[in-house]
Amino acid sequence: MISLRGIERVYPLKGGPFYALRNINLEIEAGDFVSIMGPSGSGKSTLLHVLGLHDSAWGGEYWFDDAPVHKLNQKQRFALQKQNIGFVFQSYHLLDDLTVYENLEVPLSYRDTPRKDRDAIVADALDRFNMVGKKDLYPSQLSGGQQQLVGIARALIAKPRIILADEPTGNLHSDQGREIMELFQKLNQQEGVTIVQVTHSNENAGYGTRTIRVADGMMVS
Ligand SMILES: Nc1ncnc2c1ncn2[C@@H]1O[C@H](COP(=O)(O)OP(=O)(O)OP(=O)(O)O)[C@@H](O)[C@H]1O
Repeated sequence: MISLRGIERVYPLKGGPFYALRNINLEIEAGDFVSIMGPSGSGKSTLLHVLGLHDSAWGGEYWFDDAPVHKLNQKQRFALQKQNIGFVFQSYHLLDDLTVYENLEVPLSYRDTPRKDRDAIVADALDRFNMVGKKDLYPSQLSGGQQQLVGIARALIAKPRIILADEPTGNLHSDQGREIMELFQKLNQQEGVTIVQVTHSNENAGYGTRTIRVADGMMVS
């Protein structure tokens, strides 16, 4: 599904270039559940942002299916991202002045889903995540765990083929964290969604099928 070849991410700093990533070679197959682990500052989030096409200032080759992302312009990359990739962040990234319902609608509007279909899709997601009673509340009126569930529901609503998650349980209590990990595992095993998560937790990595380790911007295993 994804193939990275010789990916580099360099920040030009005063003291000279700083390599946040160097010579990353990585294959992600459809149906993988990959955990990225490594010390703080080793390049995990940087790698996730490259994978998610949030960052475009990298060098090397990035293939998504058969598309050479390294040769695509910003507009084409954005289209690829919108069609395929869902994101879950540690700090939720919900839009504070939108209700739960409206937050869930956002990715559908990006995809030009007709208004009449949106209502049914959002209603399904609210039902699935046991959030029907919360649909008119704003994020600040939800617990951290509930906000994360909305974040995940929002990531899933447009049916991405791959979910990229940056420490998705970082701000949660351990039982809420386990719930999220069990949900990821179910999505992966039953619905074939490919998942790549950054985590510091061996327990969370245990839900995945494969762990890669980075240190000083390099993949060490
Ligand atoms: N805009 C930037 N300018 C310069 N250096 C940067 C910039 N963004 C990130 N870096 C550096 O790149 C390195 C990798 O950062 P990254 O956020 O990917 O680490 P991480 O492994 O995700 O860390 P953590 O586990 O603490 O979140 C760090 O040394 C960081 O200082």
